[in-house]
Amino acid sequence: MAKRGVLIVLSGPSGVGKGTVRKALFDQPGNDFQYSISMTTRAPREGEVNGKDYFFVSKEEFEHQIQTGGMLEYAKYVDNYYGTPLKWVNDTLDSGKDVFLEIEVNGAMQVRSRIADGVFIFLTPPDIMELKNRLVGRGTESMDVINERIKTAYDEIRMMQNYDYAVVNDEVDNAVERIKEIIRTEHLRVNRVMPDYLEMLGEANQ
Ligand SMILES: Nc1nc2c(ncn2[C@@H]2O[C@H](COP(=O)(O)OP(=O)(O)O)[C@@H](O)[C@H]2O)c(=O)[nH]1
Ligand SMILES: Nc1ncnc2c1ncn2[C@@H]1O[C@H](COP(=O)(O)OP(=O)(O)O)[C@@H](O)[C@H]1O
Repeated sequence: MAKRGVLIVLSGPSGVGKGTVRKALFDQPGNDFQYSISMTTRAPREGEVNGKDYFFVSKEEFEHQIQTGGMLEYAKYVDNYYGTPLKWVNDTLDSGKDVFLEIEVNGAMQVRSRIADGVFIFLTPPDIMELKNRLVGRGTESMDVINERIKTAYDEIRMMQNYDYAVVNDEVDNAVERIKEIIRTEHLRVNRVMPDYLEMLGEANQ
């Protein structure tokens, strides 16, 4: 049977640096992950492009997708819907490519119940003040929204124990290296490259 890709799920509180780390990871030479573009009812931020950063849709369209089974998972996060289109993820995994999801914790746990052999990684800040500084520094949300997101962050960090790995985002380069190492290890653990690995070790010649 053709080998199926590995699903990698990255979560963490808003402002911890998920997008920054993911972009740096994708910029690395030789990476072969496919990024799943989420659907959301949130308004685009300046510079965000429909179909690249998110599929920006109305609440009605999102609810239609939910009702017709179009979402792998979805969650309401601070007044907006966010979700992962199911078909693209399945097709891409079936084609043997690894899929990378960057989603909040409730959605990640829904994915876990449907795709148990995914790799679940939680990106966490060095401390809460630093998290707040990053959100303020990014300058894309009002102070009210930032405070809501910080409140949500405590609940999210409590969910960290349901993940396979926790990675502290102190420096972007460090976090990228840690995530790359996790993915390398997981590729071996889930057996998908075991025949290649054994061959590399010389088993074929025994
Ligand atoms: N469950 C779920 N969460 C998502 C999805 N896409 C994005 N999110 C999460 O929704 C939260 C808010 O995203 P966003 O408004 O873009 O803010 P940002 O992550 O702080 O830049 C973040 O925790 C995202 O990781 C998705 O498809 N499903
Ligand atoms: N390791 C880091 N050290 C300092 N600042 C960071 C780090 N990682 C991300 N940032 C900054 O923090 C802000 C939030 O990062 P972002 O990637 O948008 O977070 P998220 O996608 O988790 O909401 C951005 O301004 C980004 O440049």
